[in-house]
Amino acid sequence: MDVENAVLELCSLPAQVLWSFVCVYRTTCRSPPGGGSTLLLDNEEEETRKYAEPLIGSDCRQGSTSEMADLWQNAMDHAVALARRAGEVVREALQDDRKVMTKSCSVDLVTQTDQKVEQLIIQSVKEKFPTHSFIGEESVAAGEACVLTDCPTWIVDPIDGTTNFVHAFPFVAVSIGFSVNRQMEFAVVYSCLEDKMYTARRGKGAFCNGEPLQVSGQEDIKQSIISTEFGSSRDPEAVEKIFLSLRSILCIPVHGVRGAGTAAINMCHVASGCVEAYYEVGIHVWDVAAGSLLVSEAGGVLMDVDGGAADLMSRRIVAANSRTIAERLVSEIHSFSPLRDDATP
Ligand SMILES: O=P([O-])([O-])O[C@@H]1[C@H](O)[C@H](O)[C@@H](O)[C@H](O)[C@H]1O
Ligand SMILES: [Mg+2]
Repeated sequence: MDVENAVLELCSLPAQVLWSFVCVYRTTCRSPPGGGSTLLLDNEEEETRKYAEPLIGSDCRQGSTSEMADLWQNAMDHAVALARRAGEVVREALQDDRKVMTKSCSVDLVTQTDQKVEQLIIQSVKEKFPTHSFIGEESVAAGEACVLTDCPTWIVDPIDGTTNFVHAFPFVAVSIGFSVNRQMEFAVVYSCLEDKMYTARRGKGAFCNGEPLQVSGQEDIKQSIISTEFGSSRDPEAVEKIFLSLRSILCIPVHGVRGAGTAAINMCHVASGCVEAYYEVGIHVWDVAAGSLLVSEAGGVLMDVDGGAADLMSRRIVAANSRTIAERLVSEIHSFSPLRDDATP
């Protein structure tokens, strides 16, 4: 049994026993075999220092059960390095012609770069964390199951904002969420063209390029900016609901409605405080997994578009600075229910 799965099963042991385990884990897993760097990407050590330091609290050497959570720091450091490498691939690809293919419909786009970046991420994670599971946008498009279990799971959108990427519209993100026991543990969203690295760790806050993020304190929706997207469904009933919602929200009236063309960056905007809330029906788990942790760690709330608990597999999300704004928004949304991501085929 690998060490991380063992840890999950050892949760009931006393803290001192766990602490000994953590020490063994750190010695065996932080250094690649032979002290070499084959499992590290270029600059990974540097990335580790830059982004991990603000995220590791001063209590991380207490040997308590909270120490367990730091076992995932190694995975998070790798995610940051991978996202940066993926961003380079995206930027290079923007210099060339991009061959565009379609998936579920003529406006659901994919390119070879989406596929290449997803492979790069998944292969590297498999090499370093062979027991971990994956949900990747392009792997699911190729027929893999989209099931979230209790296992440590990497939820990857290699290019969030593929339509933007195709048109060189300058908001494109690599989104990596990591969940354990179906709870988001860390999040990395790299806005490649802005060179902004958004990171969050459960219980340790959200950051952009190492600077702490905080949602907006605005509680009056009439003084707010709301972001949303039209998505890629052109089903007449869905389009009708999308426009009814937009009309109601615009006429509250709000200060403005925006949309970056990527769910992940829209959620980073909520976490950063420049947008009060984002909502969408039709997104997928890989679009919002990482963003959801960034929003909650920046002090925001997540909700279903009908006001219930957020469910990352439901393809519906409200991410807001506060419960007040989220509930006000919910009262204006004309909801509908696309087929869930984890629906059995
Ligand atoms: O296809 P993709 O570019 O990864 O992701 C899409 C983007 O996040 C878009 O903003 C949102 O409206 C869609 O619902 C997503 O599917
Ligand atoms: Mg996406």
